[in-house]
Amino acid sequence: MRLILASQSPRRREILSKFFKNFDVIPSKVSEESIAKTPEEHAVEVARKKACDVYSRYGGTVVGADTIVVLKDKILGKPRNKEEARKMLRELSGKVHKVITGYCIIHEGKEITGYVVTEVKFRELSKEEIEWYISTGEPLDKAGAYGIQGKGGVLVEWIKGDYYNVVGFPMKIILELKNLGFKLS
Ligand SMILES: Cc1cn([C@H]2C[C@H](O)[C@@H](COP(=O)(O)OP(=O)(O)OP(=O)(O)O)O2)c(=O)[nH]c1=O
Repeated sequence: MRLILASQSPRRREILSKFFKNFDVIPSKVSEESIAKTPEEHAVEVARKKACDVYSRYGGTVVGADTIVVLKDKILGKPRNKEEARKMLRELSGKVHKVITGYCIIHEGKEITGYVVTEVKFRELSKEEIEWYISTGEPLDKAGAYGIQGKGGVLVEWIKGDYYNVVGFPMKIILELKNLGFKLS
């Protein structure tokens, strides 16, 4: 069984490689838009689009995922520039938000979909702290404008749930692959 990770994210590749040695990485080319009604549905729908795109071109067993940050009911995706990053970090300061990763595994032509939610509480951030964090360059390719695995860890007061889910690849996906017969290395 050829396993394919449909992602350009180095974090996803790194986490998957902790558990499985033989897989290929083929990023999808889809837009991250959907007509979903809820953030959970949106994350699953975009993950499905990513997996279907790669499956239609290469077949195999394909894993797609999409991570979003949700504050109240508002989705914060990846900021397009420093100004958007600044706005997101100001909004997240002092509050609890959800990080949702939707996933889709296509195996023997069938789709397995789901999502995982982790709660994250940010400390109250000063203006200086936000400017410092933006200057690290970390925010730009990450949902919610932070990376908990990097210097962004210092912004966080606590988390509840799967840490790996915040980084973009929940352990639930590893367990689903194991259940499908992929051997953990
Ligand atoms: C909140 C948070 C997000 N992220 C990252 C995980 C994802 O890579 C990214 C969210 O964007 P995604 O659209 O989920 O993924 P991507 O564009 O990086 O890769 P692809 O679509 O090809 O799979 O944010 C962190 O690395 N750390 C964090 O703490």
